[in-house]
Formats: sequence, structure tokens, C-alpha cells
Amino acid sequence: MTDTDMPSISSPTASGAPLALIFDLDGTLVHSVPDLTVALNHLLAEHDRPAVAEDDVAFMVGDGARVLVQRAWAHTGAAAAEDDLDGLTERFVAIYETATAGATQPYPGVVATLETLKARGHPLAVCTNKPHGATLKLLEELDLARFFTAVVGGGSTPERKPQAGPVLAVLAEMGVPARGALFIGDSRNDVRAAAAAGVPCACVTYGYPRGPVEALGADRLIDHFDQVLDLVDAGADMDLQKKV
Ligand SMILES: O=C(O)COP(=O)(O)O
Ligand SMILES: [Mg+2]
Repeated sequence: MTDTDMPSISSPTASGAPLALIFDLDGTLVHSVPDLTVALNHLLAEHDRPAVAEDDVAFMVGDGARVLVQRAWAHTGAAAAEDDLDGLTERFVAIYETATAGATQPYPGVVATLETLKARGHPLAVCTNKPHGATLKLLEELDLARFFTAVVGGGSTPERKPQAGPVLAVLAEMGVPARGALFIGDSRNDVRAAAAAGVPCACVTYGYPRGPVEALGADRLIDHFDQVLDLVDAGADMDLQKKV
């Protein structure tokens, strides 16, 4: 993509308020696959199933814990029975919550960029399909919670990404209109959820896109988290309806 064929993103917004930024968590702010893999393999071992590799888990993550467990089961033998999935998911989350930040780290540039954005007065939020409790725990453990005025995790709204519900909940919690926000994610779920809520979406290229990043339909692609500052600084008129 070139600068000319992408909608531009303005800051401050037409109302004069600093652009609000809504971040996906797994694959965007943090590299969490190593800890998710450890927890999944703990659960799989309890059921005499083979272990999964981190590369495989990177293709399973993004639709919440229940789908993650479902995909891990399908990957290691017979699919999980629908009746078993809630119990397996509950156990998985309990295991995962014992070590959400064992090996999980923010991606390069995340902390410094969030510091800069917060200092400039941008409202910041997290919108993830990771279970809400595990999300809060992870953000605390990595000392990231202090940046966010709103955090919406899996289970805290009836819908999950790619539906609009979680994004609309974040906007409501921040008191920001859709046209005053930009979503930063790493997957099609993020692009679709943001679009359904009327929010433009840029995607990082280093996350867990489960396919070619060019096919995600993002308004922008960025290779490094600190380029969020370039998006915010772009300063031209933002045509929200052009792609979303
Ligand atoms: O699927 C998950 O558990 C979380 O994924 P997300 O942070 O990319 O929404
Ligand atoms: Mg993600």
C-alpha cells in the first residue's frame, strides 16, 4: 500500500479531542503464545493428548479461550464433544491464570509508545477476546494496566470480536464516538469488529493474523508498534467510511 491509496487518520479529531486508541491484546500488545502453549499443553497432558507447538497455537488464538481449546482438541485427535467444551475451557483458563505472564512480553516499542500516547492525552483502551479475568491479570503483571481507561475482555460483553459489541462497549466506557477512535489489531476479527462499530482499523504485521496480513482488510498495516505514533501524527482528514 502507498500513502496515497490509504485513508488518512487524523489527530486530533474533528471535535478537537485527541484520537482515542483501542488496542487488541494478543498479537498486538503482547506476544502471549508461549504461555498459552504451556497452559494448553498442561491441559492436553491431563487428557493424554500430544502437545501442540507454539507455531500451531499462533494459528489457534484470537477467538477466545473456548475456540482455542476447541482448535487444540481438533489438532490433537478427536474433536471435543460440545458438552465437554465448557469444562475444558474453565480448566484451561484456571491453568492459564496461574502463569499469564510467565514468558509473555510486550512487543518492542509498546511500553514507550503507550507512555508517549498517554502523555499526549490520548484515551487508551484494550479490546480482546482473551477472558476478562486473565486479561486484567496479565495487564497488571506486565505493568500495562496503568495506561488504559477501559478494558473489555472476553465474557464481559455478550458478543465477542468479530462482532461490534466489545468495541461499542469500549467506546461507551471511554465516552468517545466511533469517529473519534482508531483500532489497532492483528487479525481479521479486529478489522471486522472495528468496521462493524464504525471505527477504522490498522493492523500490525508481526502478530497472529492466521493468514496473509495483506488480506486482513486493514486500513493501514504497520510493521512496528511505534508506527502507531505516525498514524496518529498523520494529521490529514480521515475518511472513515472509505474502507470500513
Ligand atoms: O483469543 C484470545 O484469547 C485473545 O485474542 P485477542 O487478544 O487477539 O483478541
Ligand atoms: Mg490479536
